[in-house]
Amino acid sequence: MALASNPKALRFIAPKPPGRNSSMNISVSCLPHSKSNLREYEKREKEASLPVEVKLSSPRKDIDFSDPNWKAKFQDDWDKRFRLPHITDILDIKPKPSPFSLKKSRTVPEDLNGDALDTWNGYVNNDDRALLKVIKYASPTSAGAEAECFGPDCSWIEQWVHRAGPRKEIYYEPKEVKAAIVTCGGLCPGLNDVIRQIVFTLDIYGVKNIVGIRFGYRGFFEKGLDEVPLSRKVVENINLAGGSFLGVSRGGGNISEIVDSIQARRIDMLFILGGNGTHAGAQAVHEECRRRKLKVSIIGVPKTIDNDILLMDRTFGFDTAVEEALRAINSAYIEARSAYHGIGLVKLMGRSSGFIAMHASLSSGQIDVCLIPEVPFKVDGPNGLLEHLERLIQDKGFAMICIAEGAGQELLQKSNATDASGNPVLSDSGVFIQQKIKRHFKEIGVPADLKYIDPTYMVRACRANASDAILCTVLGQNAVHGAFAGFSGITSGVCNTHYVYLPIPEVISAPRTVDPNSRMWHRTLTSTGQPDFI
Ligand SMILES: Nc1ncnc2c1ncn2[C@@H]1O[C@H](COP(=O)(O)OP(=O)(O)OP(=O)(O)O)[C@@H](O)[C@H]1O
Ligand SMILES: O=P(O)(O)OC[C@H]1O[C@](O)(CO)[C@@H](O)[C@@H]1O
Ligand SMILES: [Mg+2]
Repeated sequence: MALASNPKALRFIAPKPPGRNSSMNISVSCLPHSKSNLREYEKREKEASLPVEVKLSSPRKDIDFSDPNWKAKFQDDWDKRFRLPHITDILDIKPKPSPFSLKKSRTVPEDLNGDALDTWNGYVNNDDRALLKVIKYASPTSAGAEAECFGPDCSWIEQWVHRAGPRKEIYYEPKEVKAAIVTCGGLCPGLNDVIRQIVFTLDIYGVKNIVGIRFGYRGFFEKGLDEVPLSRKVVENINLAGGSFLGVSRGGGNISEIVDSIQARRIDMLFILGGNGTHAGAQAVHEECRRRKLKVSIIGVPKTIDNDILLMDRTFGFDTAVEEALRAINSAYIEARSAYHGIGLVKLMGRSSGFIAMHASLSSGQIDVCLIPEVPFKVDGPNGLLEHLERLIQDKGFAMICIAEGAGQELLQKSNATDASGNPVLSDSGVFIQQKIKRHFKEIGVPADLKYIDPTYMVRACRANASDAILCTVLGQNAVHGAFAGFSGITSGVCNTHYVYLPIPEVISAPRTVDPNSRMWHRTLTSTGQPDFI
């Protein structure tokens, strides 16, 4: 059954972003641009701009804090949740020594064995862990504590996750392995860097049979999309360009068909690069492989320009996107600064997470107003955005706005349309704000020269910057180490600056969003100087 038509298929559903009042979700459908529609819009805006509820209670409602053993129980549960699925859970396979070594070119000294040999080769111990949370909040009222600490006393609990890297024992014979790579979802800077590093690392283990699956999951079932043979030589230069060497796609796919294809192609390791949707697919593929008792490792590499994957410091491509977005902001700034009553408006990607807009605003320092999906705002009336713009024009002669794609959706027309993957197709927040501003300044008789820049696809199509290229390198290498170590249904990420493996369900249980109570959002507000707009 095709995923798109299967209501029971594991569908990634975006929960409401934190900090948003439920009364914000208004489903009246109308265009805000005609006069009657404008009245309707104003009515909705009034309803939508109710004060945001501030909660200070601990979010851990599932824990019984009156139980004296609650901490031990939580940790036990945590260890089970974060245990990495392994092919030996379903198959009786004996490991063998890894051929991977840091000093491959040198002969191992005769007297080297045991721990000394592990050090020589550069292996990570299977019991190594990295700490996920490192702040001890003294009070639940402390900034950012709400989502982080436990119970009425705001306790800190150790939350360990598995360290990534090469293991001394492997579960596949490299010469017999067929490894495949697939890139799904939208583009993201760094896809080619990850593909390249996966190929390089497989090559170092001694894998010769490496293929690329073209155009996302589609490549598994669409006729005419043949596998692309990959080698060190083929991928040598692919990181010099943006995009995906293998092609990407959204939508389609049927888990059973994909696994049939994996079986038919005799794939032993599948590296799946993609975002939340892709990882939901990867988890379903992993589960189906288990059900069929296949010796296959399904390893994810989180790719999302929006940075919307849980638990990770950041995902690759995000840093590049922010850097690229700055070019648009700078241009808008120059336009706004040079015009009489200039207003620069830049729309950036972020369907449900405002990280790109927040970081670009913080980084540029030129933004007066940053609007993100997680923080509701009012456009008209007292304390509204337009009133603030009037003030900025009056006080400093120009204004700069950065808006995320998903911001203020509750004020816009809802289409209920979805893309091929089932993601909602949003109304254009940038055009909406652009028209509201133009109309307002015309109405009040104040000249305003608005310049609107939407650099969406320019930001996404470029090649990875230096820091993303390093992140891609590490994630790609670790993905291969994870597969040889026998794990499956895991993804490779960076938490607290350390590289780790995480079970897929833990990172896709919800999209990661900007916490309006976080210090980072507070810093953004400090930098822009914007009021609440409520
Ligand atoms: N719940 C799901 N179960 C199985 N497959 C899914 C699921 N959601 C999405 N997919 C598949 O994963 C692929 C990519 O999904 P999607 O277009 O949502 O991109 P994504 O991985 O979330 O990346 P991006 O960050 O670009 O949105 C598509 O081929 C889609 O059919
Ligand atoms: O035009 P496309 O390919 O659907 O991609 C746009 C989407 O990609 C994302 O950046 C990541 O999912 C979203 O924020 C955005 O809506
Ligand atoms: Mg997605």
